[in-house]
Amino acid sequence: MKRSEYLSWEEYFMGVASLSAQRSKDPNTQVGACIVNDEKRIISIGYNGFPRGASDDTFPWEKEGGVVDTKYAYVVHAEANAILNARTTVSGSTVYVTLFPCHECTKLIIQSGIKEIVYASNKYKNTESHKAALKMLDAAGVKYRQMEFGEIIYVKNPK
Ligand SMILES: Nc1nc(=O)n([C@H]2C[C@H](O)[C@@H](COP(=O)(O)O)O2)cc1CO
Ligand SMILES: [Zn+2]
Repeated sequence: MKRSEYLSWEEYFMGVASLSAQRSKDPNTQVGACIVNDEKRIISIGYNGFPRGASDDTFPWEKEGGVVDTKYAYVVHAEANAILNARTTVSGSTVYVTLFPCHECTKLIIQSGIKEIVYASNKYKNTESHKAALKMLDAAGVKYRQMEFGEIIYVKNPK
């Protein structure tokens, strides 16, 4: 008889997003995204980080300060990285993301033809960015739904 504890497709895709998030060097918020096509194939993954050439050791991970002194000026969001990392069209696909997309990523999601967002956390749901994101998603007819997902913590070298 087959194993009964195997991961569902959804748990698997969000699990891949969650593991990718753990590559992030952001000390405060780690985000992962996994883009899946209608054949249930993973076509891209990404996490939040600085662009190529911007060293994680010299560029700032600060949240506060002048524009050029905070991470916000530099960081590429997980969803943007996943869209840019794709080597085939993401049109018609679903993005699994550990945190609801911000309004900037929402624009990229809509314009790249992604049709559905499945998210785990929505910790910024009371922000203006979130309101703007919802407004655009509803206007574009992009679906979104939350998925119950207990965080998977990958432990390196468990004792
Ligand atoms: N959906 C998202 N994808 C992301 O990749 N991010 C990134 C940008 C920053 O590196 C970090 C948010 O930092 P903080 O303001 O929570 O310290 O997460 C943020 C969001 C939020 O909407
Ligand atoms: Zn974003």
